[in-house]
Amino acid sequence: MTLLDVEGVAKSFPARRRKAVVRAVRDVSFRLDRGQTLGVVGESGSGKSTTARLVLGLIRPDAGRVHLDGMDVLAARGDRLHALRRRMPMVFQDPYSSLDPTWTVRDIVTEPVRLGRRRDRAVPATRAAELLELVGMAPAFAQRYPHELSGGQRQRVAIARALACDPDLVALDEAVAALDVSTRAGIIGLLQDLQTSLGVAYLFISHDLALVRLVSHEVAVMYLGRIVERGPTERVYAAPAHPYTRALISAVPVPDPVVQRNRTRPPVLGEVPSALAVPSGCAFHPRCPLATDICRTIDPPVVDLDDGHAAACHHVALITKEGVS
Ligand SMILES: Nc1ncnc2c1ncn2[C@@H]1O[C@H](COP(=O)(O)OP(=O)(O)OP(=O)(O)O)[C@@H](O)[C@H]1O
Repeated sequence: MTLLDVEGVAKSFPARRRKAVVRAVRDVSFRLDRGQTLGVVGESGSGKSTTARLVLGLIRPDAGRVHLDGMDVLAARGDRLHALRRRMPMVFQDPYSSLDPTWTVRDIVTEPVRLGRRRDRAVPATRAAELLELVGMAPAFAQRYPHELSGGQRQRVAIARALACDPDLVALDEAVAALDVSTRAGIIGLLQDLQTSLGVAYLFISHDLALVRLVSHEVAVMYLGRIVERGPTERVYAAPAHPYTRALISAVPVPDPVVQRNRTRPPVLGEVPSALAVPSGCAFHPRCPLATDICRTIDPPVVDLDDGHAAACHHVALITKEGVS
C-alpha cells in the first residue's frame, strides 16, 4: 500500500554568486509503502536532505508533486499543512542542536502534541511517560534536561518526540551517524522494533552503505540531485545497475580478507562536481569509466529493469550483463 508518492520533484537555490543557481534536487521520483524503510544514499551534497525537506513539506519544490496517503502535500496550507507535517516528523544527526537545552524532556517530547491541540485541551500527564516507554526510557527521565543525557539517550528523546503524534513516516537524517558503534546498534534495534509494533515508515538518509543495507527494504542512490538507481535493497546491492552505485558498493569493505583482496574495484574518478555547475548529459559522465559520447550530451532517463529496480544509465544493459565482483 503506497504511503508516499513523490513524482518529478525539483529544487534549486539561489547561490551567493550572482545569477548562479544550486541545482540541489532534479526530477526525483519514488514511492514508499506503509511500514517500509527507504534508504537514501549518496555523497555529501547529492541532495538527500533537501529531498527529505521537500517531501515533508518543509520547503516548496520548483516542480513536481508529493502525496502522503493520497493527500497532496504541496496543495496543503495553514492548519492542514501543519497537520500533515505532524504525520511525518524528522530526526536529525545532532539532537544537541535540535533539542531545546532549556526544556525538560517532558516538554520536548510532548510539544508536538500540544501544538496539535486547541489551547483548552491539556496533554494528559501520562503522555510523556508513554512516549519514553516506547523508546525504552524510564518515566523519571521526564524531569531531566538534554545536557543530563548521553548521546544515545538524547537520540531516544528525539525519536520519542517524533512519535508523539502517531506519525506515518519518520525521516531519519544521519540520525545514528554521530553515535558510537554499540549505541548505534541499540538505536537501530529500537527503530526496527518500533517499525514492527507501530507500522511506521522511515526515510533513512545515510552515507553508510552497509547500514542502509541492514535497515532498508528499498534503496535510492542519489548523485548530484538525481536518483540514479533505486529498487529493492538486496537486488540493488547484489546487482547494481548504475556505474556510480557499483563504485559505491565496491568501496564498502567486506569482512572476508580473501574476498576483499580478489575484488575488482571500479574506481570513482576525481571529485564530485559542484551542484552549481552540473555537467551536461549524464551528470556522472566526467567520473564514469564507461562514458561515451551520448553520456556527454543526453541525460539518461530512469529505465525500469525488473520488479521495481530502475536505473538511469545509457549503458545499463552492459553493466547488468557484466555484474559486479
Ligand atoms: N538553503 C540552501 N541554499 C543554498 N544551497 C543549498 C541550500 N540547501 C542545500 N543547498 C545545496 O544543495 C545541495 C544539496 O544539499 P543537501 O544538503 O540536500 O545534500 P546532502 O546529500 O544531504 O548532503 P550531506 O550528506 O552533506 O548532508 C548542496 O550543494 C548544498 O550546498
